[in-house]
Amino acid sequence: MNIDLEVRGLRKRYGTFTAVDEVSFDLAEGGSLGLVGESGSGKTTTARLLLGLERADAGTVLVAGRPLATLGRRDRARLIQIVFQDPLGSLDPRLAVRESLTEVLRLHFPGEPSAPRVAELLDRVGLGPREAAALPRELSGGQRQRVAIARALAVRPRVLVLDEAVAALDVSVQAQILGLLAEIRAAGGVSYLFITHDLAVVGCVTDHVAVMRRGRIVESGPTARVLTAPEHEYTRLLLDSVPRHAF
Ligand SMILES: Nc1ncnc2c1ncn2[C@@H]1O[C@H](COP(=O)(O)OP(=O)(O)OP(=O)(O)O)[C@@H](O)[C@H]1O
Repeated sequence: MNIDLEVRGLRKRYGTFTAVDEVSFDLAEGGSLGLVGESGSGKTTTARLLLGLERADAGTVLVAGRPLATLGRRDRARLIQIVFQDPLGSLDPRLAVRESLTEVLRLHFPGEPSAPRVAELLDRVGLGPREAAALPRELSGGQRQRVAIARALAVRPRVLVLDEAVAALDVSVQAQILGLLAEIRAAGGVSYLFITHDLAVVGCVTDHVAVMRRGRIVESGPTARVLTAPEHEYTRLLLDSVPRHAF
């Protein structure tokens, strides 16, 4: 089995506080791994370390076998991309959706015509010409998240990190976006690291899960096993805090 993302012994301290402590996990090629835990458990810090937005104090990260620490910004971006909870923060407010996608494609694939790929990307995330011409603020939250996903996929990354990517959406829109992400993964070529506090989301869209508490992974395994027969007390507590029917 090939590994898209291999994380070993990742550590990050802020002063004397250890936000991420000896975190290790594998994300299989084309797989979907959930990283769950309550607020403050270190999930976002882990994502920021993976994306190179923060510097780790220790540990290694390999994407498709390549050590991220040795790669420049552009090469890194070609391998791993992130979608945040609020896409308004990551989309240029002055650029219409079509321009926003064109900009990424020109940067990463300068010699290739961008128009056909923009059309293909919009189609892939279920958006049409009306949305293509719109500014981010003219779109709904779900539509904006579709744009953020299209933008991340534009570079054909191996790994897509979704940091609470559906948390701000209402439940029906959440289900649509999760369905879209499942379709995209089924089409092949990309794996997901799903960062969420929501175990129902994990149950829907991941095949493995790692549970974080106070910067450490306390339990990991196949999602079905962890959700139905948790071994760690903290996982049981997390499960007890959501309605059973949620997954
Ligand atoms: N730049 C920073 N300086 C100091 N402490 C930080 C910094 N960034 C994060 N922390 C601390 O690290 C811990 C982990 O934060 P992190 O954002 O990774 O948690 P999280 O699990 O993603 O929580 P949430 O779901 O609320 O975002 C928190 O206690 C936080 O206060």
